Amino acid sequence: MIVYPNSKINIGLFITRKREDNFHDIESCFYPIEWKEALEITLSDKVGFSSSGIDIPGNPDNNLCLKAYELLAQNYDIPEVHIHLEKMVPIGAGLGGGSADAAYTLKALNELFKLEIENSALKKFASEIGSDCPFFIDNQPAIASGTGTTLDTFELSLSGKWIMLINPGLHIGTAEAYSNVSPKNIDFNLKEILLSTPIEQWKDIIQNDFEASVFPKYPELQKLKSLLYEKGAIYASMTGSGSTIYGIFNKKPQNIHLDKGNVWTGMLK
Ligand SMILES: C[C@@](CO)(OP(=O)(O)O)[C@H](O)COP(=O)(O)OP(=O)(O)OC[C@H]1O[C@@H](n2ccc(N)nc2=O)[C@H](O)[C@@H]1O
Ligand SMILES: Nc1ncnc2c1ncn2[C@@H]1O[C@H](COP(=O)(O)OP(=O)(O)O)[C@@H](O)[C@H]1O
Repeated sequence: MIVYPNSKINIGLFITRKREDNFHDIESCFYPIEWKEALEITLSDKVGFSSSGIDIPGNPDNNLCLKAYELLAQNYDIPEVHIHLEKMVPIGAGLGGGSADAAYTLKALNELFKLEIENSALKKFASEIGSDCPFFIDNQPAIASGTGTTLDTFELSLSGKWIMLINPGLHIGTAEAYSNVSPKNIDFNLKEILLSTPIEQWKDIIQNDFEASVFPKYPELQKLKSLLYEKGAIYASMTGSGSTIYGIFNKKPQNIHLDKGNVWTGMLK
């Protein structure tokens, strides 16, 4: 079976509290995008993982796809498989690529072995793998709260708008990024603002709290955000803990050439 894990952007990311367990409470809109990779699961005589495309740092035995397999194997009697990932989405980029791989592994195994696990239970398994992971089970625009695993799916349609993502090739670790922010409570409702405010006004209201600590350390990221506005973006932001910067456009933006890194342009659905 072949599946195509996509990625996400965060539209607004407010870090509201440091918790006793050292994680942080957030309020953010997760929106799926079509920057995808390919994941193949085949029956095998032993459990294994391989990958091609972008190099994944660390030991392949610790890949999130295997973590997802092992979690299901502890709870269901499933055969052994080999998982091959063609890695296309940048890593440590704020796009949730690894989380999507794990969530799609759970969904594919559920389908392949007719386990009939409901999405609510799949999301519980996913939350044991990572905070971004449950979102990719339903893969619908949602307001994420708590540590990012409480999801309120809602009808935000940016369909027909264009998006350009610039990944400058910097790997920003999520844990380190969280350790550099000062949490601040918010006194507004992100969902209401997104639904009631024209997107052209979002830039004055909707921010990503990681930018305040990440931009001073990597000034080139602030420059990329300004560049997207110069090219006609109606809203631009860093996604997640970085380092990818995106712009949303009313029409197809002109391509940007970078000496280093990746640019991806597509339509929002
Ligand atoms: C920042 C966000 C925003 O969507 O995404 P990315 O930038 O990674 O894509 C997420 O909160 C990242 O989720 P994810 O990448 O799954 O993180 P996890 O593996 O669960 O956690 C990695 C580490 O980040 C910190 N962490 C994560 C989530 C959270 N709500 N509070 C935290 O403090 C913890 O130190 C944790 O050990
Ligand atoms: N399938 C995978 N794809 C990407 N990264 C993975 C995968 N499995 C494990 N990892 C590890 O997860 C880390 C990337 O996680 P993170 O910084 O949260 O990235 P992202 O911004 O894509 O969510 C890397 O250190 C990488 O070694």
